[in-house]
Amino acid sequence: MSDLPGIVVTGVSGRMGRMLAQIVAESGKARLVAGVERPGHAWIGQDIGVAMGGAPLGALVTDDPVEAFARAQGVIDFTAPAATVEFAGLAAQARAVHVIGTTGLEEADLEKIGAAARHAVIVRAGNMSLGVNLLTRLTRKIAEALDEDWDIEVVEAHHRMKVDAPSGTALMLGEAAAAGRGVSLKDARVSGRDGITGVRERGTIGFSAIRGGDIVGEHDVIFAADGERVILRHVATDRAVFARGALRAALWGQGRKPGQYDMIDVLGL
Ligand SMILES: NC(=O)c1ccc[n+]([C@@H]2O[C@H](COP(=O)([O-])OP(=O)(O)OC[C@H]3O[C@@H](n4cnc5c(N)ncnc54)[C@H](O)[C@@H]3O)[C@@H](O)[C@H]2O)c1
Ligand SMILES: O=C(O)C1=N[C@H](C(=O)O)CCC1
Repeated sequence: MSDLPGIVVTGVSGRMGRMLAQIVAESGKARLVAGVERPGHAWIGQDIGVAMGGAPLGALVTDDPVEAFARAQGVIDFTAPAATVEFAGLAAQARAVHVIGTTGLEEADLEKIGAAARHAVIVRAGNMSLGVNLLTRLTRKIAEALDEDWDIEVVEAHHRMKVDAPSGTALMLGEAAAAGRGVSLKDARVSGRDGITGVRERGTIGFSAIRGGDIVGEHDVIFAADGERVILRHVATDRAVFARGALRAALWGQGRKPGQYDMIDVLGL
């Protein structure tokens, strides 16, 4: 067996899970140890590659995260909030680096993840791509430079199967804008206007979500003033950008002090 870090991909049959399994297996930097799926899932017991309709990858799909995590140094998790909270505790027990891409996490979920991070390394980001994390930096810088004469709106578009809104990325961008402006996003946030909304309240940060087709992920941060606009845009056309970022995070986390990190830490931005 090689001494490359062993990685478990949770939610391995999902859109991101499949992409992650392929990228980890082909990386030459890590070993694909197992894929985790829900009990009763049709893929349980199969080789991951075969289940995906391709060549064997030499790692099986299991519904036993405890056993799988015990054989791994990293867990890459793009699933759903309840699963991610459970996996955070289990990954911490196994002292495996837990990379969390799952979005739609509530405050209570984040508290539990924070507790797990006292014992192990957790890297969490609503978007793992280099481009979006760079955009986050730029958003903060521009928001620092502009006053409230500039209205800030975040517009995002995703595929029809996405279940949460605003997207994790939109919230990251909104947090960056709020930090640049020196306000709390909780106070400034306005989502999904409809009906007689009244005029726009000065200083708010607006969010709009589009859902349709197979859109991978598109985000605009609009700074709109009288007579001019600045628009920052990121367009993802391939989920590989998220998967490559997640693998990079799992490798970066090896040997680090327990705690919560994000992709800005990983990428050194
Ligand atoms: N941070 C990022 O860069 C990034 C990028 C893409 C997607 N995402 C997020 O990742 C998550 C997944 O996205 P997706 O498009 O792959 O969704 P998906 O629905 O295609 O896949 C989710 C998978 O998780 C599995 N799952 C759910 N609960 C489980 C459990 N308890 N045990 C084992 N497996 C379980 C499901 O069976 C499914 O296979 C979403 O929250 C999405 O917003 C984040
Ligand atoms: O496909 C998704 O779901 C995505 N989720 C992340 C988000 O919520 O921002 C990243 C982009 C794709």
